[in-house]
Amino acid sequence: MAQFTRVSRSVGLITLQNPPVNALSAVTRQGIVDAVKSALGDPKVKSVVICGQNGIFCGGADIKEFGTNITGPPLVPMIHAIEASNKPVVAAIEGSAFGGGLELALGCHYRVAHSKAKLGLTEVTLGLLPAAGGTQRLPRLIGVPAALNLITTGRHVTAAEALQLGIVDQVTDHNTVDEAVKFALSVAGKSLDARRISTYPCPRPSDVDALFEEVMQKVRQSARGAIAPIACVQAVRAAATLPYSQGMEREQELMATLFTSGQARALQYCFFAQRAVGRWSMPSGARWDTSKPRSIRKAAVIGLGTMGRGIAVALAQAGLSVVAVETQEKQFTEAKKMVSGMMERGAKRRGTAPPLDKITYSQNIQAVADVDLVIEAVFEDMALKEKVFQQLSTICKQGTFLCTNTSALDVDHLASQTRNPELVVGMHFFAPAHVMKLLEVVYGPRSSPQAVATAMQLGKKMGKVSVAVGNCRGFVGNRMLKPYLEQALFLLEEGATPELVDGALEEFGFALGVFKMSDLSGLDVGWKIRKGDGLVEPGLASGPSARIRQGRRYSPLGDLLCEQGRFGQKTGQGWYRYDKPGSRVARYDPWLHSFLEEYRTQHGIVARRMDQQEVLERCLYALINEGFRILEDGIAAGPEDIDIIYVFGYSWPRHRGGPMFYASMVGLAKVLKRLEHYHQAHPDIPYMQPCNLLRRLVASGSPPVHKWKEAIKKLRSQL
Ligand SMILES: CC/C=C/CC(=O)SCCNC(=O)CCNC(=O)[C@H](O)C(C)(C)COP(=O)(O)OP(=O)(O)OC[C@H]1O[C@@H](n2cnc3c(N)ncnc32)[C@H](O)[C@@H]1OP(=O)(O)O
Repeated sequence: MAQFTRVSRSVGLITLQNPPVNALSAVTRQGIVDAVKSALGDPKVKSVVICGQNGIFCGGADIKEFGTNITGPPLVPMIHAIEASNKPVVAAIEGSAFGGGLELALGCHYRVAHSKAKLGLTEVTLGLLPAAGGTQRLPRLIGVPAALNLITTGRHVTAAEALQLGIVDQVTDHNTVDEAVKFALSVAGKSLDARRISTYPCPRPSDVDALFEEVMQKVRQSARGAIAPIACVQAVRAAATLPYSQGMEREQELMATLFTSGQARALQYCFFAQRAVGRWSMPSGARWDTSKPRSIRKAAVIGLGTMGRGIAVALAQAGLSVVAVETQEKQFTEAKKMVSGMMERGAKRRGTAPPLDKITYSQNIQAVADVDLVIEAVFEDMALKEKVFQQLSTICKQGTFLCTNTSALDVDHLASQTRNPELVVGMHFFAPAHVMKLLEVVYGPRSSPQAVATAMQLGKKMGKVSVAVGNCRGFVGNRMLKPYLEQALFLLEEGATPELVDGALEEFGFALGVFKMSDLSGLDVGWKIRKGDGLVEPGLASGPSARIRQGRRYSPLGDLLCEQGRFGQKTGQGWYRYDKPGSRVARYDPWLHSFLEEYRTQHGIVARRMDQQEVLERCLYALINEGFRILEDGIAAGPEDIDIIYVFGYSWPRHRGGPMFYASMVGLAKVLKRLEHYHQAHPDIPYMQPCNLLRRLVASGSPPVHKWKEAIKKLRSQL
């Protein structure tokens, strides 16, 4: 709702009251319409201020209303009525003005913002465009190039940038509503002719066609198949080329297509899923709202390789005191230099001072004696990690949480090396750890709810999206990646090329296809793990057993490349050729293609033609099938956890909502049918055997994704 009061005798104050973010729900919109009517009808009111309660102006349209039968007054006429008012209306922007919230402010005649406020037309991130006049007013106010940048990215701007761009008229460090009221008093009675943005001519760039062609090309490239950014460009083009009323018609037309699209549903699902993962639970019944985290002031990082360096930077940037330990002299010296450089570059980007004094370095593990929490990031070797955990257990003060950054190893086994296994959890960061937003917090059967709550809270403090998951080989992300990588290799054996497989995945929306991604990460990483698992047999053996390991189909293709020293980008050769070691542009490699042909001949495989659909179905459905197993095993509490891990950690295209959401969009019955088909064709690939949970969900009528948690609970209780 919205409340109307009169302040300073002649200022009508309209306060949006819809906690927590004053979203423009039907009731709130009706409240605004009524309050505006009261303000304009009150002869004592000479000017008006619109603000939001609880320090936030407005979080935009109520996203929960999308996909329902929307009632109440629409936004566009409501904003037009405000703009058409003959009394000046001032928006008092505190906290956030996003989406429809900023559009509402753009309908006001003046905007006063608090210096800490953030503003943005964020609709594109929800698969929409600013359809309450935002695409038509913003370019008229700040020019086409700046508006295009804001609208196509949905980025948040600070109050200072908003002032510089001309979006707001005044920025204050004081009470925003008081300042806005003063402002409103000062403009009462003044002409509003030059204050109605919809009446401004849109500044026309000198060569409109060339500008929009260039922007469209860039946007298409970065959109990875998302349709909303393209529609945003089209809407802004309408502002630059058509009169306002026609531009508005175009804006509505484009919005109508987006509003009901699967992509908008996927992006809005991601919005809520990102928040839902914070409300974690464990199979023991422990939950986010009943587990109290401990506050962490001082943390340590053990091992300053690539991961350890990133983690140390992320901790320091979050304001913690950090003890960074590296016992190897060469790595120690190099790491100190690199960590400082990373902090300096980060600080320069943010325009702040680098928190260099937050980190102390040591070559002695005893230096961690007084920290509250340790993150171990030594080489991925169980024997080495065991030793570190045994040492930490004796060195650290009572109650110190011991965390491991392992990406796959058994967290419970590491806990068993310590005196207090309840203090041990996994904190699985993704490289580069100071940049990537995802953190898997891994609990073992003995991890205490407080340890999980503390790691989750620390993740949040570090700006991460943290997801609590159970302990198993590879946890959620890497466990699901295994069948995906395996399918890609099998496809190569059967006749595909890296270009075909990567092309299909990139068209689907991944930033990089599986082979380009492997070249970037380094092929030797997986090779070492496979060696450790006893899967690697040197040489190009022939005969049927050459492609079987531990009783199941195995492709040695990756091992054979590594034997040739082809480790990917770092050696200049992998699944592709690079101009020199370290180069990033993947080029077609004739050697690789002859190698694949030779391999197929040696193993008596007749290459067959395959299409993009088979590539996608085999890679993605194998991964999704493992996701269902993870849900069945209770390793992830719900589909949202898996989807957020894939969107934030594995570049799954957000506009497809994550693998489990995607499966629900494709239709569970179809996914099951295709898995059955591929399992019949390849009975030696266990990952293709449809998981029981998937079968049971289909048998129970394929409930929508938001009902899976409930359905899984019910299915479990029937066992
Ligand atoms: C004609 C149709 C036109 C549509 C145009 C639009 O306006 S689309 C909506 C555009 N708005 C946004 O993109 C803003 C989305 N919200 C945020 O970015 C953030 O929530 C915030 C406003 C910056 C506040 O962040 P904070 O970290 O303080 O809180 P949370 O993100 O945790 O949010 C608190 C709860 O509020 C729910 N929520 C937030 N925004 C909306 C919204 N616009 N509609 C409905 N609900 C919203 C959010 O989901 C949280 O609730 P949970 O129960 O925890 O999920």
